[in-house]
Amino acid sequence: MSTGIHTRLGPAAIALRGIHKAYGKNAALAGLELEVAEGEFFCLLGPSGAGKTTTLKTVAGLEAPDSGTVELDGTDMDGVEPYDRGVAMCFESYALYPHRSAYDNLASPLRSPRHRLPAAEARERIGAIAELLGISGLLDRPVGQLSNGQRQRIALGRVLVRPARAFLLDEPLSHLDAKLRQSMRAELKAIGAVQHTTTLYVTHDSVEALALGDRIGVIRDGRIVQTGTREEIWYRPYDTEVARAFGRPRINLLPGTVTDSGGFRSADGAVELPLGAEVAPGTEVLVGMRPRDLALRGDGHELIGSVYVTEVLGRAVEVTVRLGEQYVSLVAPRADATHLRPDDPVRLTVRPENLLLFEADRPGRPGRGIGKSAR
Ligand SMILES: Nc1ncnc2c1ncn2[C@@H]1O[C@H](COP(=O)(O)OP(=O)(O)OP(=O)(O)O)[C@@H](O)[C@H]1O
Repeated sequence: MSTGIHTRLGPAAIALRGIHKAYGKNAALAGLELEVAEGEFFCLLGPSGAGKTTTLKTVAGLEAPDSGTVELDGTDMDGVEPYDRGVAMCFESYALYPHRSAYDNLASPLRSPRHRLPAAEARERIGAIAELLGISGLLDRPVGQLSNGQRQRIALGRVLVRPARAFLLDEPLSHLDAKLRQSMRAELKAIGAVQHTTTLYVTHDSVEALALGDRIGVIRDGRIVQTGTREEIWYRPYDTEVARAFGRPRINLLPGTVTDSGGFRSADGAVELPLGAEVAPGTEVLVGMRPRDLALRGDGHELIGSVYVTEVLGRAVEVTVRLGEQYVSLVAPRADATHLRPDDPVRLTVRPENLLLFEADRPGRPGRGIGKSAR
């Protein structure tokens, strides 16, 4: 990987090496390795219980790892108290002072001896952050009277208001309604402090991770499964589980085998495709096709099937197509799909470079990507 953002000369802003952390017999982190570059916005994505919050707490010093090291700017943080680490963390369950005004809550970090600012400067910073987070009109209100979404923005503002070596944000937009969440995503990256400060951002929402992350780390069972830019994660997912985690409708995965001539044949024989990768004949595989990479017209490999159902998604239509015993979904422009009715024959196309190939899934082990060099 060599895009500008992570070519760096100095040490990583945040580095976690071989972190193990168990609660009783339950391993929350199992050899976690993670590096976040200076100034980078890094999204940690994973399902509930994957170890995301534990990772942030470990960086902040609120949890001590059983083994492994945490380094900030190249310095080992072993024995360094949370307050002395210089990171600012925003929890999903935010701790605000309910009886004090939103302004007071935002101002409290600026009153600590280390971050004390002259009153006028503090007011200016708070005003600017409040404006960007859309909470300017709430500053006089006691926090206890605000909605969950408003409180969450105050909690986020409280983290962003003071200079920090890194921001650690734990699902900071989770309590906002869908529309506000979408606009806040854009706002968040426009905030100067965020642009200039290394940010480790936890989410279970893949759309959020793709929208925000300079890089994304996919975490599962206390380990990082894959780290990469959004393009790397999207076009070269490590395994079928990563592929399934990104994109709605979900990626289509057709089971089949590699033929003697090196092509793909689906289990029921209804779909045949040439393959770019060299895989031994007889190997059981899954071919992945993203719904937006399948088209009702255009160039590419052909797949012949019949319409099962269509569903309008705003300006696009999701079409589910039966290919032999399998079903695949595709997202097509409305103009291409409005005439389609159930059982109509259809011809689909997929461009060869958009086909993904995986080993077959096995119990407890999602199929790994094959032939990643194809793109
Ligand atoms: N204080 C604790 N005591 C006991 N078990 C814990 C504690 N904190 C976390 N765990 C366990 O460690 C595992 C990882 O938890 P963690 O909160 O880091 O996951 P997460 O990815 O942040 O999930 P979520 O999105 O639900 O917050 C889970 O199995 C969780 O139950």
